[in-house]
Amino acid sequence: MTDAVSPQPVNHPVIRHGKVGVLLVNLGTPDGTDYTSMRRYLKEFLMDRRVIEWSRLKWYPILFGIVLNTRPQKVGKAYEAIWNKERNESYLRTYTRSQSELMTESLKDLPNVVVDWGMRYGQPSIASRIDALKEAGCDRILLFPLYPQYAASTTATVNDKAFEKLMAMRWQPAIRTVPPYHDDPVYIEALANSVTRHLATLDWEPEIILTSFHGIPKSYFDKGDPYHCHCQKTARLLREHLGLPKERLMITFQSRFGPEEWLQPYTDKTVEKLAREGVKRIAVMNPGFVSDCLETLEEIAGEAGEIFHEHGGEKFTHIPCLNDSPDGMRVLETAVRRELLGWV
Ligand SMILES: C=CC1=C(C)c2cc3[nH]c(cc4nc(cc5[nH]c(cc1n2)c(C)c5CCC(=O)O)C(CCC(=O)O)=C4C)c(C)c3C=C
Ligand SMILES: [Fe+2]
Ligand SMILES: [Fe+2]
Repeated sequence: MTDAVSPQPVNHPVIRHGKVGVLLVNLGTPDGTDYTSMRRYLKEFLMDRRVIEWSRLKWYPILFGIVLNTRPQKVGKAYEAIWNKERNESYLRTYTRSQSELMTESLKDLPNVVVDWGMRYGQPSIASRIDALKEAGCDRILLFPLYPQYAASTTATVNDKAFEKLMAMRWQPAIRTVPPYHDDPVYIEALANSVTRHLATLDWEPEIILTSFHGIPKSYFDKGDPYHCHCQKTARLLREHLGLPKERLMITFQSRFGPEEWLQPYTDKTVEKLAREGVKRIAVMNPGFVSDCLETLEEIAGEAGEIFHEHGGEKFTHIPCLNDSPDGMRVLETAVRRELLGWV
């Protein structure tokens, strides 16, 4: 900085400024399905205090003694089954990159905006993308944790990681974070369209649609996490939009981890119960996942389908996530344009 009385210092570094960054951040993904890549990814993920809130004294012996010795092989096999072989990466990474590229196109009318993408765990890291945006001249960054429903273990940890990076920066960019959009009419409409379009491709009609959200331990809910309420509201608004009675659109929670009680009803147990009770045709969707990933492709489209058939169910279909579809992109773009107001 300089003015009339203090002349320009010699060799003052050139720092580009005046641009606005938009950083899309999803959960993360391993670089490969091999033991080392899986272990590195799971270690970073499961050491996060926002994910596992147990005391480190209790958790680390279990994590380093058992989980990181057994889970990488098991989960690596599951990733192999859903790996995007063409790009040699997981679909979560493929879709997140595509969302960033499509967002860049659709924000062309805002020439000062630079769009980028990163992952909370693994690569590309949030820190590396903040550096890249700063390098590109962004002194303001809109941080977009890609979760419609807020949870401390997802949204908050993305924000934490970005601010941790800022702690080490001399000239910090100004930061805004995108709030949850679980009840945004554009999101609800996109979900409803995805149901209608998918069901139109079938020659049968489901008796019940399950909206399956990723679970969290019940203790997190008891401590005040709004996640459960956000999921309930999304499911209710979707049901109302589709004009379905309560018994035809149910909410369940999947992906339990560890021995604690998680949010109920559980997806796998519900799918089994419905089949046992004589329900023959169901559709399952994952409104809480912006992109298809291990948890939707393997656990729902794969495992939940098997459970349903094993217990007497006849027709099972998985409704894909919004991914990088035009409707999905409209949801993300609406949130970005709303939160950029006053900056562009
Ligand atoms: C206590 C552990 C976990 C909590 C709490 C949790 C919350 C949570 N997770 C997502 C979204 C995703 N999770 C994914 C994978 C995954 N999740 C956990 C554990 C917890 N998640 C683990 C250990 C794993 C890895 C796989 C495994 O070992 O089982 C993924 C998929 C990533 C991919 O690459 O495909 C997503 C997405 C949400 C939304 C959430 C809370 C609301
Ligand atoms: Fe998870
Ligand atoms: Fe609730």
